[in-house]
Amino acid sequence: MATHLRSVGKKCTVIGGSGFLGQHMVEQLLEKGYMVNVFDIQKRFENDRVQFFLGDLCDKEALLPALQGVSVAFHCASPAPSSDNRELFYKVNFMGTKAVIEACKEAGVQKLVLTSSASVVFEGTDIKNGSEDLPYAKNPIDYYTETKILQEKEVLSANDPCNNFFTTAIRPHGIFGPRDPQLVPILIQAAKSGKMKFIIGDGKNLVDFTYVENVVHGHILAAENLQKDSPLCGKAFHITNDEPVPFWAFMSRILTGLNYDPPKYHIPYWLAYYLALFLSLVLWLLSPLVTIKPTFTLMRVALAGTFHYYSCERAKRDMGYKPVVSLDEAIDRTLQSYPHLRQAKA
Ligand SMILES: NC(=O)C1=CN([C@@H]2O[C@H](COP(=O)(O)OP(=O)(O)OC[C@H]3O[C@@H](n4cnc5c(N)ncnc54)[C@H](O)[C@@H]3O)[C@@H](O)[C@H]2O)C=CC1
Ligand SMILES: CC(C)=CCC[C@@H](C)[C@H]1CC[C@H]2C3=C(CC[C@]12C)[C@@]1(C)CCC(=O)C[C@@H]1CC3
Repeated sequence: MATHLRSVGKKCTVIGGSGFLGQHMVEQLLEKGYMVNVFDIQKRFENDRVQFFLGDLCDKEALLPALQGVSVAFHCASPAPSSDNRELFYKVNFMGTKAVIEACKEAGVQKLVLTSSASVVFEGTDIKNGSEDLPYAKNPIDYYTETKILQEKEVLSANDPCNNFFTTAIRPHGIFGPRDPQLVPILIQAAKSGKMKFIIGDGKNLVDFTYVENVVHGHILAAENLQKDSPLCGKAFHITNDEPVPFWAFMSRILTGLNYDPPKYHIPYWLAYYLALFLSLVLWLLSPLVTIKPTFTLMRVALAGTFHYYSCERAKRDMGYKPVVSLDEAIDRTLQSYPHLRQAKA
C-alpha cells in the first residue's frame, strides 16, 4: 500500500520541530497526510496546519498536552553541538530524554523515534562502512557525543512490547540541505575569515554527508515499520546517502559553488589534531575570563581528517530504506538555497 495511504489520519508530534531537521520533518509529514504537533522551546515558522506547543522537553508536564491522542513521537531536539555546554547537554539530551519517554508512556504514545547520531561510535579514528554493531565510543570526543550515547541507550532500552510501547533510533551523519544553520554557514564563515586554506590530511578520507530529505524519509519509514515483533524494536539504524565522498572534495564543491576558493595546502592530520588540542586547553584556561568559540574544534578536526562512513544495509533490509535524493542533486539544491551566502564574482 502507498505510504501516504497508510498514514492518513495518523497524528504525530515532532519534538524539536522548529529546528533544521524538525522543520523538514514537519513538511514531509504534512505532505504524507499526517496531523502534526510541534513541541519546541521556540517557534520558528508559521503554519496553520500545525499545532504548536512551546516548552522545555525537560518538563514532563509541559510535554503531556503535545502528546495527547498521538501515535508517534519523533524526538529530534538537542542543543547545538557548537554550544559546548556540558550541563546543558546532560540536562536536555539525557535527563530531558528520560522526561520524553515518561511523557510518551503516560500519554499513551505507542511509538518513539529518536534522532540519534552516527557519531555515537566515533572516537577520532577511521570508520569504514561501519555497521550498527560497532561499540559505543569509550572516549567520546565531546560532551555532545557523550550525551547522545546516553540518550540513545535510554531510548532503546525503553522499548517495551508488553506495554505496547516501541522505540527505535535513527543515526544520521552530516545532515545538510536548505536552511541548515550549521555545515554550510560555518564553512562559509570560516572561508570569509581566511581559515579555509588547508586540507587536513591527504584529502582522501571518505565521509558520509546526508541530505536532509533522505534523513526525514528514514525517520518516517522507521515510524511506519515500528510495531510489535518488527526488527526495528529497540534497535538503531544508520541513515546515509549511501554515497561516501572525500570530506575535502565535498567541502570544496560547496566553497566553489558559492564562489569561494577551495583549500589547496595540506597539513598532516596529527599536527592539526594536536594544534586543536592545544587550542582547546588554552581556551579552557582562559574560560573564566573570556568565552571564545574556535572554528577548529577537536571534533571538527577529527571529522575533517579521518574516514567515517557507515553502512545503511540494516535500514535497507528492515525498513526498505533507499535514499530518495542523490548526492549530486542534493548539493545543487543546497547551493541554490543559500543565495545570501554566495560571494559576488570579482
Ligand atoms: N545536523 C547534523 O548534522 C546532525 C544532527 N543530528 C541530530 O539531529 C537532531 C536535529 O538536529 P538539527 O535539526 O541539526 O538541530 P537544530 O538545532 O536545528 O534543532 C534542534 C531543535 O531542538 C530545539 N530544542 C533544543 N533544546 C530544547 C529543549 N530543551 N526543549 C525543546 N526543544 C529544544 C531547538 O529549539 C531546535 O529547534 C538533533 O538531535 C541532533 O543531535 C544527528 C546527526 C547529524
Ligand atoms: C573543518 C571545518 C571547520 C569544516 C566546516 C564544516 C563543519 C562545520 C561540518 C563538517 C562535518 C559536520 C558534522 C557535524 C557538524 C558540522 C560539521 C563539523 C556534526 C558534528 C553535527 C552533529 C552530529 O551528530 C554529527 C555531525 C558530523 C558532521
